[in-house]
Amino acid sequence: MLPVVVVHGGAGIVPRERSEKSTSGVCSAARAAYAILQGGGSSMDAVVEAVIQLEKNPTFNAGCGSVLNAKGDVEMDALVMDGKTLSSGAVSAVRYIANPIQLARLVMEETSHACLTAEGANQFAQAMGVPEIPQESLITEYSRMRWIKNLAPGANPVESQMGKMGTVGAVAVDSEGNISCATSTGGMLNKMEGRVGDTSCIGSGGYADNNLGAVSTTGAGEAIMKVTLARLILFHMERGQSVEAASDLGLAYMKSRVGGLGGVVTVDPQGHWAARFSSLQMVWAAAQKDTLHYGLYTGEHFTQSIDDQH
Ligand SMILES: NC(=O)C[C@H](N)C(=O)O
Repeated sequence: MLPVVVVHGGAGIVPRERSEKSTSGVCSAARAAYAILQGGGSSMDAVVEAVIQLEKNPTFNAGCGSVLNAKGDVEMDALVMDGKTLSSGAVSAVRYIANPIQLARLVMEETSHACLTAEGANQFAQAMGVPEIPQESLITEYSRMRWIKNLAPGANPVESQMGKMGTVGAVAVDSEGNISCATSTGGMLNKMEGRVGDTSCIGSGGYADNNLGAVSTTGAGEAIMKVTLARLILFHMERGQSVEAASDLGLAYMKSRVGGLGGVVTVDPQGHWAARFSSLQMVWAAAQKDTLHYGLYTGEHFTQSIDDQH
């Protein structure tokens, strides 16, 4: 069953014209992460590699392609967690960098803190030699178009966001049984400047514990934070539920208790995995035993050999 990696590209509704690019994006991220695991690499290296690929891909709401805040700027959140030590690192409302997930990892490895925000996160990036890039290189025509659309009187950015989310994340178990998670996002469309979402909050945007498993989440951030979705799912697994049942229980509770929709990828220490969502769609891919699994709609589950690129 080991190693295994599961990747998501956000819960919501993927517009038809973007579904192919979204699916191929998560599939190639899962392949790249799986190659690391097969080469004996760590689950942390694998999840970070998967997320870097998706941050670079303008199809997703993370890194390049991030949604814009109310002022038309990009502010990004990211989180990593190491299930062996329970160490975590996060950044929130960070600007002008290509790969917030790498900075989150540096927070975990190079500081005694769990999260750095806004200017402080950017100062840390500079100190670590992470190149600063112009904001324009993170903004796509699509994200600017959606920002403008949601500035119009009567627009409902929260509703519109439920349409197209696109946060990215990954969970993995390596051959040594070490478990990690990583999640990265541009956040919610037209959010207030300085808004920090679930993605950078340990227990909400993700959680990893070698004893229990790992979860990376996507969806309505404020709802996810209310129920600490990632840790809630692991709590159900702690009580004996399967990865699938625990994920569904967590998502159903979030929907009934606070009216939030979302999606998750989940693994347990044995390598069982699940990709579950309460939104209409969530693009996901998993790699295990040389097989690539992927899907977009509820109940959809395609498989192919990991070496088959088509
Ligand atoms: N697209 C998402 O998943 C949004 C993210 N959870 C946030 O609220 O920032």
